[in-house]
Amino acid sequence: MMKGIQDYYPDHFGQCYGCGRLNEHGYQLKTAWDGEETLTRFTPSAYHTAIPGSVYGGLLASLIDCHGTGSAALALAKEKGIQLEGFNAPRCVTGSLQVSYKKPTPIDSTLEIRGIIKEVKGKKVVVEIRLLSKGEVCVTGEVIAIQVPDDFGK
Ligand SMILES: CCCCCCCCCCCCCCCC(=O)SCCNC(=O)CCNC(=O)[C@H](O)C(C)(C)COP(=O)(O)OP(=O)(O)OC[C@H]1O[C@@H](n2cnc3c(N)ncnc32)[C@H](O)[C@@H]1OP(=O)(O)O
Repeated sequence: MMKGIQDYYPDHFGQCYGCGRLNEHGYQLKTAWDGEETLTRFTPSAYHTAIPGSVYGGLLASLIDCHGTGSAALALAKEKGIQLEGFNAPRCVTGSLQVSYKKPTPIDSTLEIRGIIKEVKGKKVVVEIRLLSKGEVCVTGEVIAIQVPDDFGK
């Protein structure tokens, strides 16, 4: 499995259902650069369905959510010249999440979720997302992610 920004969050930020490396019941998404874009992959199971043959929309929204915050963390690290090592990644939470379902998402294929960084302004990052199945864009979205301090949630 590829290494993602999520591998550089400390343990107390590692429990996220979508991307926490320590949540054994979660998706454990890994978000990494793929050229100028960010990329993660997720393989749905048959039980992730809503319409027969298609992936449940709420799951798709959560994939966009977590890939968005991970992408924002990557963008902030790049902006600030942070070399990722140990547990030094910037961490972001979702301020807003917008999702648009363009067509049913085939369930029998690994999904590709791609992010484009639209804006980095202080602690705010805007990420545009495309979710593809079998090479076709099925869902688009936008995440506004906000950087939080180390003691956030404590
Ligand atoms: C121990 C547990 C830890 C848990 C955390 C760990 C975090 C790392 C681990 C990975 C985890 C992954 C996470 C997955 C995705 C979730 O599921 S995260 C969970 C869902 N999200 C939340 O619960 C967030 C709740 N909201 C908040 O805590 C606060 O409102 C926020 C979002 C941190 C922002 O508060 P703030 O720092 O006071 O922001 P503020 O200075 O007012 O605004 C800064 C900028 O952001 C913009 N902004 C602020 N809020 C919003 C908003 N809601 N919508 C749009 N723009 C906004 C402002 O307009 C401003 O923009 P500019 O004027 O500079 O252009």
